[in-house]
Amino acid sequence: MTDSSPIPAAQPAIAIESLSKVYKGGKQALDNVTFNVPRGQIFGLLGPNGAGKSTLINILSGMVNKTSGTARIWGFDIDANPRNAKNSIGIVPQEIVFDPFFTPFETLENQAGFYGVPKDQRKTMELLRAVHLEDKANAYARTLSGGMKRRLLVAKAMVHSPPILVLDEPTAGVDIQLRQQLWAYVKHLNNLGVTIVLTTHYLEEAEQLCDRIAIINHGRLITDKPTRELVGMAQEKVVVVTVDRALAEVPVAPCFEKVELTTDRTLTITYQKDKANAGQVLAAIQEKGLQIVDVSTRDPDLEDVFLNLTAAAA
Ligand SMILES: Nc1ncnc2c1ncn2[C@@H]1O[C@H](COP(=O)(O)OP(=O)(O)OP(=O)(O)O)[C@@H](O)[C@H]1O
Repeated sequence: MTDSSPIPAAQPAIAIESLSKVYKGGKQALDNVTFNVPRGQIFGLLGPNGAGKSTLINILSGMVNKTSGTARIWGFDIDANPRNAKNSIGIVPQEIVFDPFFTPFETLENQAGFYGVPKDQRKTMELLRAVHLEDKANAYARTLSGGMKRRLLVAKAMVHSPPILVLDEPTAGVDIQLRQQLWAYVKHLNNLGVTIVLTTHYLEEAEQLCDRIAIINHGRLITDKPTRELVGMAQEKVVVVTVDRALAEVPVAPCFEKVELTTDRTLTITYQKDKANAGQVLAAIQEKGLQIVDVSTRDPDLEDVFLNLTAAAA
């Protein structure tokens, strides 16, 4: 699979340049978007509802025509070489669509036939085992649970052994245990060399899974960085302080960015980590004659960065 690569290892798995999409009726869903998905990574494509993520994925899968710009998948231009581009990518769509009268086994066999995978090279049972659906191989698709259907979609996207797997909101509505199973399989594929692109609303998941994250908002790319660097951009830290008496009013100090009275004795204080530290915040409270009885801090996470960046670009 990944060995049949037509491109040198240093080249990106997906290269998107100046990609724009204006739908009939005038809605601009993508506006001059440029980024690369490095080979071998787990890449997160994030953005609020309506940001343009599905539009981008649908352009890659050939379901939506772009208005302008270029996209190359595994080195193949989607206009000049659409067949090879399509064969290089497996897409797990957001919507669950199956013929309810086919069994999981038949669903995968049909898909393999669609991609022209010779019978002796098919790995239907191996894929069903990998997504924990071996015992459902001959059940009708309509009898599968939502989580099982999602896992079947992942297997279906892998029948032609593409070097790139794209998952569009794969865990929406899937319970936590199944989500973990799904991610374990995705990580396994990534360890085998498959490049993964995923969109998700679960920022915690993206933070844990992705090597790199791009955020789009209103059709524009607002950031594209290694996950660690992105999380490091968060400037705000939070200290939650419980004091010894009920507070009638919210105390203020120059080092507090924001203060909330969460209960009558608990303050949630936000400060900028480049301008103050937790010691200064606590000292400012004590200077007001308050005794501190409990303290906890929270490190900024991807959600803080995401909210800041998307709010700034709104
Ligand atoms: N076929 C279409 N015709 C017209 N407008 C569309 C069409 N499909 C999507 N849009 C609009 O384009 C914008 C981007 O939609 P898109 O589905 O790509 O966003 P998204 O980031 O995937 O959102 P979500 O997370 O809700 O799926 C939205 O404003 C949407 O209403």
